Amino acid sequence: MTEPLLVVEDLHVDYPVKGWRRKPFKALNGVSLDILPGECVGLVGESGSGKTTLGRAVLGLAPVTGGSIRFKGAEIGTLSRRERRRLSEEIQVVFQDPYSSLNPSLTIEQSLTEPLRVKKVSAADASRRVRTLLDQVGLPSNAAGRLPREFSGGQRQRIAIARALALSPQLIVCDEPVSALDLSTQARVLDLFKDIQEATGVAYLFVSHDLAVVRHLSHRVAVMYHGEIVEYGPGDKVTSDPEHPYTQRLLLAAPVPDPALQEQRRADRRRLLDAQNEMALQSGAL
Ligand SMILES: Nc1ncnc2c1ncn2[C@@H]1O[C@H](COP(=O)(O)OP(=O)(O)OP(=O)(O)O)[C@@H](O)[C@H]1O
Repeated sequence: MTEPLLVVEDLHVDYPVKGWRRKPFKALNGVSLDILPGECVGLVGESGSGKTTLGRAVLGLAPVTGGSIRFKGAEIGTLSRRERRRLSEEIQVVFQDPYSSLNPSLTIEQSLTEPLRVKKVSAADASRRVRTLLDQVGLPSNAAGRLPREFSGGQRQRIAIARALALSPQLIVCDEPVSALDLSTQARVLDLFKDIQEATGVAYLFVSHDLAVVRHLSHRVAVMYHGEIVEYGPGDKVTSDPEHPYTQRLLLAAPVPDPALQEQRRADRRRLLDAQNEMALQSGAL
C-alpha cells in the first residue's frame, strides 16, 4: 500500500481573541486527512470554515494547539532548522492573488531564480531551468526578461505556478488559485494544474469555495464546515452523491452551466427542502 505523503491527525488551531477573558477562537477543531503522493485533495467549504487555516497549518504558518501533521512520516512541529528548510522546498504554495504573489520590481527570470538560490545552481543552469519552467506553464521564453505588470491575471498565475515548481516540490498547497480569474481563464489554469500533476507527480491540497473547481481536479474531496471535516471521500462521489447534508446544500448552491442539469438541481433542491421541512415537522421544531 502507498504510504501517504501528508497525514493530518486531530488537528486543532486556536486564534487568540483580543479582549479580557475572551476564549481563543477554534478555527480547526480536530481535523484529520491524508494525501497520497501525486494525489489532488480538494478542500471545499464556505467562507470562514477553516480551509485557509488548514493550508497554512500544513505550511507551518498557523498556531497549532493540538494534533499532528506528518510529512513523509516526520512530524513537522519537531523538525530541526535544517529539516525545516528542506521541508520548505518540498511543500510550496500558490495563493489566490497573482497580483500580490509576485514582486513587481523583479523580472520573471529573477522571480523564478530566487527559490533556486538555496540549491546554489550555476547561472547557466538557473537560466535553463527558467526556460523549462516557462515552457511547462505555457509561456514563451521571452517572458523571462519582462516584469509582472506586463502580464494578464491568468499569465501571472502561470508565473506563480512556475515559481512554486522551481524546486520540484512534492506537495503544493493551492489556496483559491483560480478564484480571482474569469471563467475561461479559470478553466485553462485548472487544465494546467492537471497537466503539471500528470507530468511531475506533484500532490495538491487544493483549497476552493467552489465545488465545480475542485470537482474538475480532485481525486478526493474533503468538505469543511465550522472548523471540521464533515465529509471526505472520492471526488466523484462527494461532488455528485454527497452523504452529509451540508455537502448536499453546497452542491445544490453550486452554479451549473447545463440547463437540463439546472432543472434537475431545482427539483433536487425542492425535494431536499421538503424532506428537511418534513423532518422538522416530525421533530416538533415547526
Ligand atoms: N489570524 C487570525 N486571527 C484570528 N482569527 C482568524 C485568523 N485567521 C483566520 N481567522 C478566523 O478563522 C476562521 C477560519 O478562517 P479561514 O481563513 O481559515 O477560513 P476559509 O474557509 O479559508 O475562508 P475564506 O474562504 O473566506 O478564505 C474564520 O472565522 C476567520 O475569521
